[in-house]
Amino acid sequence: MTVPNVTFNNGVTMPQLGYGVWQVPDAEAERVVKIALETGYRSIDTAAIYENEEGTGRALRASGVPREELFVTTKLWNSEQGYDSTLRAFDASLERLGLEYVDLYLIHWPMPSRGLYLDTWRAFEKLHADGRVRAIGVSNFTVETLTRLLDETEVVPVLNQIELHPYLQQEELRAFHAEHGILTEAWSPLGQGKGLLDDAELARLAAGHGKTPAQLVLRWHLELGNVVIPKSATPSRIAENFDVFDFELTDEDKAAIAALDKGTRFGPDPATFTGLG
Ligand SMILES: NC(=O)C1=CN([C@@H]2O[C@H](COP(=O)(O)OP(=O)(O)OC[C@H]3O[C@@H](n4cnc5c(N)ncnc54)[C@H](OP(=O)(O)O)[C@@H]3O)[C@@H](O)[C@H]2O)C=CC1
Repeated sequence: MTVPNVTFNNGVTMPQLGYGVWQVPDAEAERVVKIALETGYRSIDTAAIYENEEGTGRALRASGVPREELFVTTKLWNSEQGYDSTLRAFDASLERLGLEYVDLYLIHWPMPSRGLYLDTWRAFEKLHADGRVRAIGVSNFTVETLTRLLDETEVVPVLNQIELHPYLQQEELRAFHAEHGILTEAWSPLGQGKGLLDDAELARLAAGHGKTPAQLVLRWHLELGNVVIPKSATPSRIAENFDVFDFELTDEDKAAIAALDKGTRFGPDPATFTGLG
């Protein structure tokens, strides 16, 4: 199965479906990333704060998959924001991953109250100009923080990784991204697996395709144009989440899923989150 690519505003491409490793302990990361790579995933989403860059990197290096066929995302943690500290934190991430470059580097949270994200972004621009990252982007930015970034810095982020699933459809932010050539990447695309995947309406729609609610939700993301990075540490689910390219949503499915938007967040709200952890 070939996963379709999306193309960034700088011409770099990324698989639209990838694999996220939040909450996977470092000791387990090597095993699950290996399974994901064997399943066919080529895009892996980690972060400094996940404390599993080392295990992830070991799996990537041992896989035998040529580096240019892999797409590796990592993120700068909040406590490292600022120009010099960003450059140091990037070096540390690269060393833990054991890689020569990262495909996509993201500011994990804007932390507007700290007022550092513009300086941080200028360090990202330097890393990009120096060829140490192929693309730079952001995560958890709002229309307000993105507007300031666009107004006051040079490079337009290639994407914004935000919480997005049928209970939090993010219409306004998605429209803003589209207007500015920024792709939308969905974190917690399955709503962290709990309440969302038990939704009776999603179960009904999924059954109509002989698919699971998780597969239906992933298909919905892909058809909307979102980049999507579901996490699972369960081999059968890693495979299930990859098996989403043999069916299409009907107009009825799309209307029914649109009606599920309740503004429910499973993670923190970027407008108020101040975690330095
Ligand atoms: N930028 C940011 O601030 C954030 C980024 N992220 C990124 O997004 C990725 C995905 O988000 P995440 O929060 O992990 O949540 P997801 O929406 O991907 O859901 C993961 C949960 O769903 C379960 N699950 C996965 N597949 C299935 C399935 N087919 N059927 C039933 N249950 C399933 C998993 O269980 P199990 O593992 O037991 O199989 C796990 O508990 C993260 O790993 C991370 O890379 C996440 C949060 C914040």
